[in-house]
Amino acid sequence: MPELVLELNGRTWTLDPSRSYTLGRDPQGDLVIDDARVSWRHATVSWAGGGWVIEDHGSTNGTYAEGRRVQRLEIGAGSSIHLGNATDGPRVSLTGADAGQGASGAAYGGQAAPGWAPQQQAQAQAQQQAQAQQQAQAQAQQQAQAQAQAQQRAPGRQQGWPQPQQQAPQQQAPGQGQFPHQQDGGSGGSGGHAPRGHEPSAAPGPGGAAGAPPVHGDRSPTTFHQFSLGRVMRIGRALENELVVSDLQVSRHHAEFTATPDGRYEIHDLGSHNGTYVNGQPIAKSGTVHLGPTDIVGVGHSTFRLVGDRLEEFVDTGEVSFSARHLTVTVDGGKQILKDVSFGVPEKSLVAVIGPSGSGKSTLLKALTGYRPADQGDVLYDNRNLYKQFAELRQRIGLVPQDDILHKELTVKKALKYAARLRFPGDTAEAEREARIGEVLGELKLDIHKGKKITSLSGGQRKRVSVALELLTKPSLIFLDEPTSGLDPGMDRDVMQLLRGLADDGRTVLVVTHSVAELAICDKLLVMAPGGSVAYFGPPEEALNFFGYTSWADVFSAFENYRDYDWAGRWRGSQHYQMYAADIDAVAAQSVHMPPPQQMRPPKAQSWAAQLWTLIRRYASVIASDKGFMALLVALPAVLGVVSTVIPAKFGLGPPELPSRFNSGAGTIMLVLMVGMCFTGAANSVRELIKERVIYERERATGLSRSAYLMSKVITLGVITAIQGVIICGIGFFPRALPAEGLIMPPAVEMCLVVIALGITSMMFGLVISSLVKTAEKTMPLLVMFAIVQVVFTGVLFQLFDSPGLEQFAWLMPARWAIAGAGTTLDLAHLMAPWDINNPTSLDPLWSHSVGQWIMNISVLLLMAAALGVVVSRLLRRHEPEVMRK
Ligand SMILES: Nc1ncnc2c1ncn2[C@@H]1O[C@H](COP(=O)(O)OP(=O)(O)OP(=O)(O)O)[C@@H](O)[C@H]1O
Repeated sequence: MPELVLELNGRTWTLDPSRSYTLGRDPQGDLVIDDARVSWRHATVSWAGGGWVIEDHGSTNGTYAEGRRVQRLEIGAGSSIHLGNATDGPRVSLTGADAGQGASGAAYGGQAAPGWAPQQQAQAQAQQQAQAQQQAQAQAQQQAQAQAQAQQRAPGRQQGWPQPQQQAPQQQAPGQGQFPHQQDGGSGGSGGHAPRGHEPSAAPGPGGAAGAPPVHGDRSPTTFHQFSLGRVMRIGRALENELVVSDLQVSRHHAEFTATPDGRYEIHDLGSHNGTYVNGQPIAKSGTVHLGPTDIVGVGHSTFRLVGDRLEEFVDTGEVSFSARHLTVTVDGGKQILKDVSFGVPEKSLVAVIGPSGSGKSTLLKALTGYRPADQGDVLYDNRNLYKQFAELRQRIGLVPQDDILHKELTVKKALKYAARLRFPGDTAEAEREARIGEVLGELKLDIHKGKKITSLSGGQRKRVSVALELLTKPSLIFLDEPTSGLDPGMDRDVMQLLRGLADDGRTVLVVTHSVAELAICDKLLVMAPGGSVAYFGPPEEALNFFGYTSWADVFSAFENYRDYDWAGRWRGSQHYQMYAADIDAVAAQSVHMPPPQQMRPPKAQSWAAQLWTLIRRYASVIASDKGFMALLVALPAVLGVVSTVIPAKFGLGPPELPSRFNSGAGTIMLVLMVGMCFTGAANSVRELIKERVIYERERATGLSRSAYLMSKVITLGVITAIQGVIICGIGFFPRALPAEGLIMPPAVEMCLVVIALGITSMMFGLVISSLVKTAEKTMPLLVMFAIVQVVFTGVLFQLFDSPGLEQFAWLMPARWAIAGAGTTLDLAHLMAPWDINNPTSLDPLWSHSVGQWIMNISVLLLMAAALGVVVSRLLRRHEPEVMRK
């Protein structure tokens, strides 16, 4: 067997073909590389039967051979690999007399076939594009210069720079309207000031004027795979596949490419968890689609394209450009809350979005992430239309909402563990998920905190954990909504530096923020004006000068004081616009035609049952981690049970003994127990949905099933409520005499079942409240109202039957049916004195001592619970991203 000698940092290893070697920062790995650019488990070197192969494990910063990023590459004596950076990343050199035959040449597809036409074409195209881009930039500069000259010639131009407190912003372009503060006339006052001392940088930043991204198809493929007729090539995560994709988003056996004997190609999905996509559209689970020469197949982070009889693989390593064109959002009533927003950034960019309250920052974020797609315009992800290819591309987007998306009661590690379970395909092994969690914890420097409860972390660290969660699935685009709100300046800087690092590591990061202290760390700044339009887009260091103020407070005051001013017009007439946005704006606005909803939804990475099981376990962990809350869950029914025992009732719940003819105390005891159960059941659930609304919204967007989520609540809370029912009944019934016999079962069991059914119905009502309210504070008054209303309509305090209107209204009250359920067992109609002493046979029909009535009473309770479940499910829709609402 051939051996390979590997050299790294002056040390050598003789590799044994019978095993594989892991390279990375993980101290448990075989070759430990202590360099921050190297991922935890970066790559593996192994003998693949015909030669040695290095395989990248989806590392953040990549594995490079001869300056190119590679995913999987045959290596041999003389090969040299860089990790983490193409030029100065740690270098792995290989030597060895018997090294694999397939070394060097063939490995670098394009180089092995230098005359290969498609790649030449691609390169030529890329060159043409670059030339076109240069021309566009030159034009923009000429325009800018012409404009500056025009401004200098403009009449009434003053040299003086206005005092920020007194002046409204300068008009930069001639021919634009008057300044907002000039309504009283005097055009010679201050109109038409040319900006001073803030000439935009002559050349736009990387990526061109509008951050024009390279066309996805012009990237060099990561690998090539040769096809022969009649061959089937299986793609998947498992090593036995012909085409191994080391990506946890990919199933072990994901899909198959087939070259049919008649020369056609097709892709067949193998029931993958995260789906197989052709041109961004999901193909049916286990479905087959014929492939044309222009079709692009998406599997996890990889895309494949057929060129002749070769299959080119492109791995999305995160370095993607991103742009928005003419985004416009119109709400009911025709009002535009986002107006024609265009901007673009190249790969590895950090973009900040600021603006006064109500300027549409959140609306923009929703439009960019597809949570609430714009009504007009495009969002381009590496030149692919996000809205059209949403189902596939949404998996590459990470969103960190303002509120934490983790259960704070859990430890960092546990919270990430459950998140990974929900987000990764059902066939990922625990060890694979653990490895990815370890990688992310290491990257965000959270290793030392992994055993701590999230509640015990500082605000900045908590935000890191939320970011870590989103990084699990390796998104290329990360959006953050006010990540530094509520943080002190030091933490603000920490978080912004973290985002800078994420962008530098090869992601595009867009952050909406209220904090202006750390804007300089960003590559680009987007300033939104009141009304939802762009007031500025460009380098942050030029922004204040652009507005003509010395502080952001002044700029925001100007926004406030001159709300009706044409900020968008001012921006469009500026040199900065020409430099940084005109190119993107030049393309006409498009109406958004979203694919049908079923093609937009993310696939469920896990089966419904697996999601349900994970959610139940997570919920149980959250409850178990709060000992005080658990004690309260037991104490509440116990106290209510004990309270019921102090009610004086000579005959308990049993029949009276002569000379007494009635036992009215039984009704009072049942009233207290039932209302206690109502309160307990509803209290269990009333905060449950509101407190994790943000988590739900985010998880739903990543494929969580609404019914699995709701069922996890119903089952967990249902079990808790049932136990509480047993406690309340056990304590309440213990000291009381009971009837000798029940209708079907022992009377205590019969009544306890009714109490539990009432508890579950009340719990469902609590969930309705929880899904209805906007803030957790509103739940308490509604809970109290619910319990008091139940007291009134039990039928124990006054006569409800034969009272038209009142009787029917009481049918809606769970406590009415619950008292009736226990009443049938106790024969409460005869136990309590008749309401009308002159008409003693007029008894409550729901209390009639019969098996049929007992079954009906408990059935109505359970039907009510089911109906409330449907209501909760409908209400939950309101808190979901628009595309998820069925
Ligand atoms: N569905 C809607 N229907 C009508 N108006 C809406 C809707 N959603 C948002 N708006 C309005 O659009 C404007 C922009 O809202 P948005 O939440 O995007 O602003 P923002 O800049 O994020 O504000 P803040 O900084 O306060 O979060 C606001 O005036 C808001 O009232």
